[in-house]
Amino acid sequence: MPDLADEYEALIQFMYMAPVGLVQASMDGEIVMINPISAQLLMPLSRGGDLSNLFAALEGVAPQLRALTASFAASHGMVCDGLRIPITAGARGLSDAQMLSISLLKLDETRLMAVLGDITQQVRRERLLRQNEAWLNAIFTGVTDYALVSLDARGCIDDWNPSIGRVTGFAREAVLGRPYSIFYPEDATTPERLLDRLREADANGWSLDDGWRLRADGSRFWGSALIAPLREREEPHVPASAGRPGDTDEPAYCLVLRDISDKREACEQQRQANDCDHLTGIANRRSFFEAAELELMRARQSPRPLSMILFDADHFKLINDRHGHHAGDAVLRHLAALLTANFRQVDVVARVGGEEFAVLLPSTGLHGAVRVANRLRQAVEAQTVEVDGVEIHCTVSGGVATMAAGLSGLDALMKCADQALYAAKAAGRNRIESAAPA
Ligand SMILES: Nc1nc2c(ncn2[C@@H]2O[C@H](COP(=O)(O)OP(=O)(O)OP(=O)(O)O)[C@@H](O)[C@H]2O)c(=O)[nH]1
Repeated sequence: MPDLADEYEALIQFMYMAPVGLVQASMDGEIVMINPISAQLLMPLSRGGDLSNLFAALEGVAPQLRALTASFAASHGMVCDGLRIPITAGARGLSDAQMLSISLLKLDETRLMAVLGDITQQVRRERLLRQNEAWLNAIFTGVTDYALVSLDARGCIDDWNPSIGRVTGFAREAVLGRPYSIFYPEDATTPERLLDRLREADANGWSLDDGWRLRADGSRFWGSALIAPLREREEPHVPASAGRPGDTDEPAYCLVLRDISDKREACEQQRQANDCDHLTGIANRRSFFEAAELELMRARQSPRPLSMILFDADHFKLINDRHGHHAGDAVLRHLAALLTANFRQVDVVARVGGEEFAVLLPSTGLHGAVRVANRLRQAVEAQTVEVDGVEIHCTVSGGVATMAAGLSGLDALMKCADQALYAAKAAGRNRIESAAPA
């Protein structure tokens, strides 16, 4: 067993080496033991370099310590814990003052232990953090046309701020925990599309889209939605269905929702000029293929069905011949309007040829696509178009194909849909045929 002298030596050694200031004193502050760090901290404070009494050394900066100790009635315990003492005035006041922390422990009726530390840097860091927080808070609550929302790894709303109420009219209880798609009209996004945007934000640093957004009262506004991953995450999240690695309730993304209704007209004009068919106003062949390539890439990255329907007006040459080209144009516009009304906003509807239309249906399998293709076919059949007082009746045929492992890409998918369309025409028109899955 080590004798008392050894233990005492070990204690002295510990005090000497400890990375904090340690002082042992009597109840009236007379210093019994002091380690080098304490001496370093206290020396500049004591008058004339006298380090015989702890309270006397700290008299100028913490005169309350003596009374605090004297009034501590318990036989032992913490007299003060982490008391912060500014020990220099600081050129700019407290913001750059040197700061000492002191804890006083009453060991028994006769002995005190003081733990001292220089916490100047820690205090500066804390102040900086608080400043940043205040600054972010000011942005968070001060901006008027932005709604800032933090999202978890699955795209569910993790935090609410009043700006959401201002821009969308939603209340806190209505948004917390809900996917951010609540700000989108029902058919303007899908659960897969919601995750696609998070994935794109992870890959590119941000993901931006403009389009119709939804207010709490059901009204729509034209908005932009920017999603950016939060930088402090240790690893990129793997936003996916529940249970995948990376899924946490921690904020993972920031969504900035903006009402840009006033800019819509200019944006729309540009978009129409670049991406839309001049006759019908729906997407043109080029923008269809662009959008389709993007959908195909998304479907490959996170496997999900992707279908295409090709529609072709039946005996359209006859309509032109009987009623004139301008009547044919009116029928094409009518078909485009029916297509837009019958498909979801996430579906890509385009005029890809003279009297040929294509629809790409993300997250939709063959059966679903055949069903909606028939719905459109029936809608066309049920209506007539009036041109110069003449009711023109028109029907369409459709070919449906679904992306499958055997298909190499978009061209192959389109070829399958085209073959099915040909079969529909051959089988008598005004019908939908589908290509057998590869
Ligand atoms: N009015 C109008 N007609 C167009 C336009 N583009 C193509 N067409 C016409 O669409 C007709 C297509 O004729 P066909 O390819 O023979 O096909 P169809 O008469 O519809 O017969 P099926 O497809 O076999 O049912 C042609 O007469 C084209 O001139 C357009 O922009 N406006």
